[in-house]
Amino acid sequence: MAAESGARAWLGGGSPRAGSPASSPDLGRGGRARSEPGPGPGPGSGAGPGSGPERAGARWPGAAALGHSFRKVMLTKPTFCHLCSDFIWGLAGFLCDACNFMSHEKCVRQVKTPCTSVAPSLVRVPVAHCFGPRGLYKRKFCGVCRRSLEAPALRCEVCELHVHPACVPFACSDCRQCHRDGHRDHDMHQHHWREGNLPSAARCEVCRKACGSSEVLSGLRCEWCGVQVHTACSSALAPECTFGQLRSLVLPPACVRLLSRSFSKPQLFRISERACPEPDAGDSEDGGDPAGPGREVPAPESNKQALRIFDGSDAVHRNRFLVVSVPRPARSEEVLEAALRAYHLTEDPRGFELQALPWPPQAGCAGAAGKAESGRTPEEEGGRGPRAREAAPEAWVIRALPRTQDVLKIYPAWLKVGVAYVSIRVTPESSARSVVQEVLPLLGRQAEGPESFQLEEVLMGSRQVQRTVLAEEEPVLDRLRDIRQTSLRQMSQTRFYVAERKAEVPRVSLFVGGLPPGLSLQEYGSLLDEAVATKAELVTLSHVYSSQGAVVLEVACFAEAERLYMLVRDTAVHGRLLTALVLPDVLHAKLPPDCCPLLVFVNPKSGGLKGRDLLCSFRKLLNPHQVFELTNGGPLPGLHVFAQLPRFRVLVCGGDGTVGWVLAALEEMRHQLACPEPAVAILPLGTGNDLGRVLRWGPGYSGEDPLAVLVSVDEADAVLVDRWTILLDAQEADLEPPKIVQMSNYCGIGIDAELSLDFHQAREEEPSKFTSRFHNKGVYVRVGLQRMSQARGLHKEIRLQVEQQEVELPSIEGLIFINIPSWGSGADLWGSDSDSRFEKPRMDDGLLEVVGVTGVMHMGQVQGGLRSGIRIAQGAYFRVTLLKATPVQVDGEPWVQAPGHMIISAVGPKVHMLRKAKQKPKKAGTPKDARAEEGPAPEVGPKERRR
Ligand SMILES: CCCCC/C=C\C/C=C\C/C=C\C/C=C\CCCC(=O)O[C@@H](CO)COC(=O)CCCCCCCCCCCCCCCCC
Ligand SMILES: Nc1ncnc2c1ncn2[C@@H]1O[C@H](COP(=O)(O)OP(=O)(O)OP(=O)(O)O)[C@@H](O)[C@H]1O
Repeated sequence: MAAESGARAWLGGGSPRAGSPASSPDLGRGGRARSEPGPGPGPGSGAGPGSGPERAGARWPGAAALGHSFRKVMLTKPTFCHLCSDFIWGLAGFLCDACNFMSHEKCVRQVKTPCTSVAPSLVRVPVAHCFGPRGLYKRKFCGVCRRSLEAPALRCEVCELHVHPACVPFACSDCRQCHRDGHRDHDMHQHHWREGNLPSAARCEVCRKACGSSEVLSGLRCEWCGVQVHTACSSALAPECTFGQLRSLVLPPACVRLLSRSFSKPQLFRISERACPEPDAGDSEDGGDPAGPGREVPAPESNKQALRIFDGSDAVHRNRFLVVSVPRPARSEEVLEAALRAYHLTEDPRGFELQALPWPPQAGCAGAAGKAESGRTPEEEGGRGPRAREAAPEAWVIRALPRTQDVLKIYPAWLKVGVAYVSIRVTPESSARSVVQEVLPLLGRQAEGPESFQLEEVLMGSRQVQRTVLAEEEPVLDRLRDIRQTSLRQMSQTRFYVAERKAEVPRVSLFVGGLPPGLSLQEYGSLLDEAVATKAELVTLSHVYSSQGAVVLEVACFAEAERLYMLVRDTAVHGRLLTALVLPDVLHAKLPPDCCPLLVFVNPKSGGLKGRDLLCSFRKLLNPHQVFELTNGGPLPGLHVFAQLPRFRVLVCGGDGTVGWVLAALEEMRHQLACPEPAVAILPLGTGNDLGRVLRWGPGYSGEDPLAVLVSVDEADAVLVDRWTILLDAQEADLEPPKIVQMSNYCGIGIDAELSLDFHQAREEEPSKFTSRFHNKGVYVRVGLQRMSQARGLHKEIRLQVEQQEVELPSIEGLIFINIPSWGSGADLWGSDSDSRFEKPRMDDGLLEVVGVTGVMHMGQVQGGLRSGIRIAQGAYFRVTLLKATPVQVDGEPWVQAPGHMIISAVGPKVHMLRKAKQKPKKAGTPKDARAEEGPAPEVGPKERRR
């Protein structure tokens, strides 16, 4: 028995350490012959990126410690080194047969990147990826086969892993760990390295020299802090990651707990199906193989033959194979080696064999598998090995030869730092219990007794990590044989943990939205019971948000949570489809003192439709658990998740309507928030973006670097903005309570609301046409021109009281109450002329300004800066009487208001907004100069700089 303490893993944390036990399994043997590369972009195709190497025969014996099997190749095309990213001058390079790592001779000794064949064994904490839809990623490279991504490829929505669809099954489950899940929870946070695809201008943090490349997959970048280094330099950095520039904004993974079983990653991160579709047949979901039926087998060159290679029974059953091209004739060993390499298996080929499969399969794949599993060798099957076959492409299945004993690595699940394991020999007598008994003394835990521990099998698939507890009597050798029989790749992605046998109490928080508002806890309980048959003994209604028509269910059983989640999303109540979201718990007590995390809301429907890309960028830059899509349940799920945090900030990505939506939700939730007044920043995605403009966030987002946006949010200053309450009391609706809406920008009655209404109706009818801010403004102009000659005489249809005093209205078509100096996308309705009748307007003075417009022509003039509105009044309390049904808009959201009263007053508290700090002046100015430039709103206090 050999007990080896393992090393820190490279993938998923820590620095690469060649030669350590964890990174030096018995792989990457030398002395093998090489077959020609197979076709297609799959990892089995063998050739290095852009190299087109010819066989040179010589083999480099080093770097086997990292699983590579390097050999010297002749270069026929310009080729770059994957270690130093420089051009390889001369005719020879060193290429790893399994992962396509290409290197200079001088660099090959310094290679620290492990081969994909051993990468799964180096993952610190297995975390599945979350692949989005196929997309074109120009000048990016596959993280598995290292080749360029010319055709549509996949990218993880949470980390920067890019892969060919065919390479997905070979990707490690080494995504960012964004929450605690009760399995391997760490408090110390380490860098999470991702290799390659760095911008070409990237500079190494250690040596300050260029470390990015657009030619090859090289260099490393930490997925959390963004630090970029040469692979060779990475060991000079401390393993601990402090989240870099965004450290005060990131919600630390140690503060988030989410127990999940088979919820998928997109479900856990609330990524819509459209953004993260189910893998299609060609995407080779886990357990499948990268090629499959329907894939053309290219005609081999005359001196080569193409073979279909299946990895175990599962591949045969699913009829999924890889095509490998070998010389004609080829020796059996040559074919076997090429087949193993195609599946990234660099173990000793003597432990494997190829079994012939009848091709094409006659009676279904399962039948074909049954035949192949007869245990006979290809020679016995047809009397001839691969060498002799010459007809149509042949099919072979790779099998592991039976083993009478095996060496098994057992990882202690409780270790918080690094990947460490002990290796033990398992024989036909070994059971899960005997393995636990054997490893405990090696790990110093024998005193606790084997009954406190269990053996867990973890399948580290790239899309899902599956955990299974082995039964105590389970014969371990049989289990290993079964896994290999199913798939050899699956075996290389399977890890065994000895774990404390703690009764994990399942607890899943399920948010259910879209329910009728205004019900009691009991009423929501009965309604859900009726709609989805909730099991009372497993489900508790932990929170009721009656006014929003939403509840949070606490479910004490994973299967029940999964059932409810699926069912709720398929259920309509009162004709409205319900929303279901899995929500994490935020462990507020673990929030570091210098951290004030950002809660991000994105409205993908706003103005220029830039929200989808931003969602993706923010999920990568921050913790995806802090990013919420507003079309998926509104602001409430995010506010519920952050409710216990003692401090946080909010970023609203959307237009004025969206900002108002979030501010209203914040106001409603205020008493349930541990941080009742979080400051709110704006990323202006809308059409008008008036509040965003006055708070210096700009007229509209047009693709600026999302990292720079977040840095600006972190550096912004808090200011106060008045918040107005509008009570709408319709005369006809005597029995209904008055409606209340909140306002921070403006409230328009008459013509501007009418244009707004026309615009929104047009957008509802054909949302696909409203794809740019410019187009949207064009629609305002079109609807404006259509109403150019409209003259209903609004002043005759309404009455206005300011502070209880009747005010006579001039002849107008629109009456507008303004709180900020921007309306209709940046127009200044009040104007800058001083006026002895009124105070100078401010957005925090508790006063609103009232102006009139005479029609569309007048509004156009205001837009053109040629005129301002007709100044009518300034005050803090207004009463408007509508004699007829009239269009009304609040912060750009319009409706037709029935005749009755509108009371506008500042009953609520002011809101804390974040105003973008002014760009630092080019020339050094004095602090006094800088203060003189400040706008009208007072700062709440200089925001503490956290960095
Ligand atoms: C002189 C003829 C001018 C014809 C112009 C026709 C129509 C548009 C005129 C004015 C539109 C003004 C206001 C918008 C209306 C309602 C919105 C009110 C609520 C609100 O502000 O909502 C915002 C929330 O974010 C969203 O609103 C917008 O984004 C509005 C965008 C409006 C863009 C209109 C651009 C029009 C440019 C016209 C410039 C004409 C200048 C020349 C004038 C010469 C006159 C002789
Ligand atoms: N309070 C709200 N409640 C529900 N949905 C809203 C609310 N406000 C906005 N929306 C939705 O978001 C969409 C986009 O609104 P938003 O105001 O963000 O963008 P916009 O109208 O393009 O920009 P702007 O308001 O700056 O002109 C609206 O069409 C609406 O579907």
